[in-house]
Amino acid sequence: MTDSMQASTSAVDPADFFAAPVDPGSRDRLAATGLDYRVVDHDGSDFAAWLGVVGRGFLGEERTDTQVAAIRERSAHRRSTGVYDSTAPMADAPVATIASWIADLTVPGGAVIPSCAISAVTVSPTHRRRGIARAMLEGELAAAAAAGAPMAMLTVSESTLYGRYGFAPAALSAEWRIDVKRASWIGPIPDGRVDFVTREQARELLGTIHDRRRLSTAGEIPMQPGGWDGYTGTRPDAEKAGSKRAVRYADADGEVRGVAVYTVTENHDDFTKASVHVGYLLAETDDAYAALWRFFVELDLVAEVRAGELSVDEPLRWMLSDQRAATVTVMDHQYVRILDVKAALEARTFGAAGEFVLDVADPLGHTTGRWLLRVDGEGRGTVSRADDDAPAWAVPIALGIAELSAAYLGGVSIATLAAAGRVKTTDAAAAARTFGWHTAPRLSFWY
Ligand SMILES: CC(=O)SCCNC(=O)CCNC(=O)[C@H](O)C(C)(C)COP(=O)(O)OP(=O)(O)OC[C@H]1O[C@@H](n2cnc3c(N)ncnc32)[C@H](O)[C@@H]1OP(=O)(O)O
Repeated sequence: MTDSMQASTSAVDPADFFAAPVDPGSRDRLAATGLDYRVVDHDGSDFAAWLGVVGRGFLGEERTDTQVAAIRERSAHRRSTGVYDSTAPMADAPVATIASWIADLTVPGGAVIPSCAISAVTVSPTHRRRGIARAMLEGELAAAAAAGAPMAMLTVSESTLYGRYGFAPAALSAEWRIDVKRASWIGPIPDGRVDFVTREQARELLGTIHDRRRLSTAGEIPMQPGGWDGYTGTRPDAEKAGSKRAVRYADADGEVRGVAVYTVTENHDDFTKASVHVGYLLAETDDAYAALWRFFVELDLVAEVRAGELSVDEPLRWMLSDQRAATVTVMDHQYVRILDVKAALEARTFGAAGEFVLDVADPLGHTTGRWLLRVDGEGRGTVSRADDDAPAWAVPIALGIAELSAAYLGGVSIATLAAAGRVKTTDAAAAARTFGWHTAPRLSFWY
């Protein structure tokens, strides 16, 4: 446990998970093939080799000692695990890696649930396609379930990898390209003011405002230590830090309600057609949102504004005179995987009352079974095992845990999943009303 590890709001203690041994089932499976699956001592000499293998797995360059020291410091909350092959010439370097930690996931209604975030999954090309990744993923999920985490989550390099373990994309993300010569601003013009701030000031504002803002958007999680430094270029080893600019919005009372960081790429062929990349725009009020986006849409000498990891339902669309000035590309982004149906469903708020019998199929067995979900008029759900005397009027829904996870944050309608043949139910409209949510889920960064 380190200072950077924040206390969770729920019963799962991140420190207990951090200190937990690897799952014995996966350890034994890998041991039977001569491999050693073990947690890496974060402060020990193994960590640098582990990190080097992660970098190589994602096709990166070797890191310098300074970079390793910086990453070691900011990743102290992550449980790093490796698979070792003692017969390999570099036996102190793992042949596979995975990292995980407990983080609060915001769910519809504004509650948070402790979820096992998984990252840094790599298997060396020399050891691929012999089941090592499967053993690690099953092991992490078993360890998370044993620690009491009702959910696991990840962002992915390839969208084909994780459905087999019960994950599904539950919050999509949108990348925007705006032809700002074509779009003019028709949104509100708030009373407050936009001002430039230093990168250090922007980093502080991002941290403070995101900690409040994330609680109103399902799908968000806390930024990891050092994460905002990445956006603002304030890491000691940051490349091209000077290219980052930052502005903030303060309302008419002087309260700072938003901040944005961006970079500009000049166009040497045409000085009036620079492009701007909005690295992160964070607004906790509608006014801050409008003022900051207006700042970008109305920049002089700029032809294109780009931004990624936005919501699939941005108010910005309705603030542009010409909606076709924006090209929006939607992609899968935040994947979640329910590990505990009762804890997960009882944590969220639902869109409408109803009673359902969920017949859940789970390839790993964590959630398999029939579950009775009763949602009251306030959108609060209670879940129990559905035995044979479940009320006759309860709507049956048969689905896999990946489909339940996909619908959990309200990002896809059960009716859509039914139309896609992914869910079977007698009343897709009722299920869609109950599982729906009024705001699209969003995760605003990668982890
Ligand atoms: C959360 C994250 O960190 S996302 C990052 C994922 N990592 C990367 O993209 C780095 C580069 N890739 C790799 O390191 C490896 O190829 C990995 C981790 C993707 C796969 O590791 P392997 O040990 O080869 O996988 P393993 O043999 O356990 O295969 C597990 C299953 O995934 C499937 N699979 C493996 N790689 C891929 C792939 N690239 N695309 C689609 N399916 C795949 C296998 O067919 C197998 O399916 P099955 O068990 O249902 O029959």
